Amino acid sequence: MASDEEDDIPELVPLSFPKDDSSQQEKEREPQTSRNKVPVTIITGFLGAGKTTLLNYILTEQHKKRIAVILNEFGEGSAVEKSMAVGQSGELYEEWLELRNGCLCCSVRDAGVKAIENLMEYKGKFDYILLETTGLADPGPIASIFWLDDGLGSSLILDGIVTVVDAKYIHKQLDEVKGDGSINEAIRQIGLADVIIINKCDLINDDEISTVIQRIRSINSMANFIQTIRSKVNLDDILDINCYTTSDKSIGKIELYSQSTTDQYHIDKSVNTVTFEVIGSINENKLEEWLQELLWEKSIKNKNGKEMNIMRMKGLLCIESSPVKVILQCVNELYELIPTSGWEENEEQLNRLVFIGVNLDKESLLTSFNTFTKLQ
Ligand SMILES: Nc1nc2c(ncn2[C@@H]2O[C@H](COP(=O)(O)OP(=O)(O)OP(=O)(O)O)[C@@H](O)[C@H]2O)c(=O)[nH]1
Repeated sequence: MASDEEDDIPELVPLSFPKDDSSQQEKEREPQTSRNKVPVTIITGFLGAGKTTLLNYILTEQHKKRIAVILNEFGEGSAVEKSMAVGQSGELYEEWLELRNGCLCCSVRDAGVKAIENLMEYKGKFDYILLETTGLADPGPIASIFWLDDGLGSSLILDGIVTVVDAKYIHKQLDEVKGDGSINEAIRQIGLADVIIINKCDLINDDEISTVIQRIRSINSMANFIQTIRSKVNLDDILDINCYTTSDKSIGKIELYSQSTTDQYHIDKSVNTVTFEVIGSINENKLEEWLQELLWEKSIKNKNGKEMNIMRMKGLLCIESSPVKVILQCVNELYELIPTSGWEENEEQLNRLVFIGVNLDKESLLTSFNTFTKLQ
């Protein structure tokens, strides 16, 4: 299906897996272009935030897409996934898929894959997938499905994670302390978001909205923020945003973020965003070693000697052996390096990275990265 138009699209390099998963490590994906894949948007957000309201809004809006939906709901007694595709003319094509093995949000990866595989039997009937998680889901393992599963990975592409936030109750949700000391779901959903919809803005005043945004930005300063009532968004802001490929556009938008303005919220919170920019080029092998130490071995500690746990990382990299810019995409322990467009003639060759995770400190990340940066 190659056409002249597609010739300049870069190929994906093989995906990297943690070392202890040798069977996965051996797998290599066929080089693919993103244009022939069906994009998937994950819609997440805490209980009652407005996910279904958003979904209904999207499905009834005018757009040129035939959208298939996977809803994950805990039914009474059995978990049921409902899939439907809505045509532009409004006709509803509905198919019920009942999963024997629970729902996607329980990290039951096979059940999730099965649901999507079932849906792919209707390939051709839709050109976009929306996947709504339950309010208690961690979107990380769901996002990984599209990277880890060879079959699905070749026909689907993760477009973005959209997190809907209940503006009125978000402080309470972020404050919830988990018994086992782990990061609560509301924080994880925000940490992994590419777009954050601050919904229910009718229920709080402007000052309160600013406080909500400031607090959420202190966790994730990489995402785009949208304020809504009843989840009414401009669809161009949440669909086809291309956050997991050569999204060199979105990398370019990463602002170097100053933690000091929002430090007040880190007294009891440990998830935050760190960004830095380093001029010069890097050695690819050293980069891989660094990524593996950081993501898999977790041997790069923060200044207090604590383990740094990356949830999401993106980067624009200048690799000495590559004539073009390389985009780094990472969710939890999985990462991908994707060659993209060349450097402009007068463009400064640099590395710009953004990290969202637990116990991150800029100094430790920057120091470890700088050990293999070469100034031009
Ligand atoms: N006042 C107000 N209510 C809203 C808004 N958006 C959604 N709601 C209401 O909030 C409730 C929860 O909305 P849903 O869309 O079902 O939320 P959800 O995230 O899908 O909920 P769960 O699936 O239970 O996690 C519903 O009663 C909605 O009508 C809003 O912007 N303002």
